[in-house]
Amino acid sequence: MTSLPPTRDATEALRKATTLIEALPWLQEFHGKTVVIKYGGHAMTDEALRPAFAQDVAFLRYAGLRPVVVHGGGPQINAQLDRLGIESSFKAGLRVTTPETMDVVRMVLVGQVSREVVGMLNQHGAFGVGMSGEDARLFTAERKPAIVDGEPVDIGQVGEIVEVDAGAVRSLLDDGRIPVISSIARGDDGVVYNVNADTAAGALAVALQATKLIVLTDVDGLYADWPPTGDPGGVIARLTAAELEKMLPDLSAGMVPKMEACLRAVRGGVPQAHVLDGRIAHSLLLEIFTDEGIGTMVVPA
Ligand SMILES: Nc1ncnc2c1ncn2[C@@H]1O[C@H](COP(=O)(O)OP(=O)(O)O)[C@@H](O)[C@H]1O
Ligand SMILES: CC(=O)N[C@@H](CCC(=O)OP(=O)(O)O)C(=O)O
Repeated sequence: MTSLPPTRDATEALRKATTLIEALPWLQEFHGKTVVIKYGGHAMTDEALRPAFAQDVAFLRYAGLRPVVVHGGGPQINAQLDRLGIESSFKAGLRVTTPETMDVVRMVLVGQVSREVVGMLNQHGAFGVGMSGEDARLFTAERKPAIVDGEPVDIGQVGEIVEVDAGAVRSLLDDGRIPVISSIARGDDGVVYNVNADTAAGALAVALQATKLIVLTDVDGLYADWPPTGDPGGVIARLTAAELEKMLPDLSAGMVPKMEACLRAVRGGVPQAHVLDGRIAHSLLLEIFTDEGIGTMVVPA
């Protein structure tokens, strides 16, 4: 014979069921939809949070969405350059990339970070497949100077994506896989380029006509004032493409490629682009499946 659970357990069970039911309309809305997730190098530095990220992405896949991960790796590249005694600097948020630096960037992103993300995802099923932007001509890039004080400055093998052939990514998605993309691209000039991962995620979201672009980083969203003033309402919850375009010239380094990627995405037909705090466990699920949403959301108008 089993007895009824005590009232406290019943309340807890109801709370859990309510959370699941809250997800129902979102499960219906997003079933079969593509979501591009930029997993930032800073967001992945916390060991304890990495399994939660992998669980969230696997959850999306099991819930019937089509997640695509574009990973970063700035801090991991810095660590390897330090080990090798190679100096590195950034201009307008982009790494100055000599041929020697490029070798390290490619090795770390494709050979190390991608492998780790794929390995984490595959603990939950045979889903993760790594792809460099060079594979199947996913990304074609052209040399891109940094704009410093309104002037173009050469920063070496840094590329801007000029063409996306997402056919191989679509095939993987159709096969039920989770593509894990490294932001390296080849140019028609035969040169291999270092592409900022936010930029790559934005371009891919447009090519796939994703339902959402989600950028996971190490801050709780876009602050109206940076550094933050301590105002609890400092994070902008929602802004339009036009509002974001006005803010862009005043943004500081780390946020520039992220917000440019969000702008490119929504202007290119992606209905929503988000910047979320990857330091909060399960922030992806909270954003997609709860009524409140979190972080900063950019919408076309
Ligand atoms: N207006 C702003 N709002 C939020 N963060 C900002 C802002 N301006 C600059 N930042 C900085 O941008 C950083 C995120 O960019 P970055 O370090 O390149 O992260 P990632 O490795 O995730 O790409 C934040 O940690 C913060 O220091
Ligand atoms: C051109 C450029 O800056 N490329 C980046 C690529 C990695 C990246 O974007 O990583 P995060 O998302 O972790 O910053 C770099 O070399 O660091």
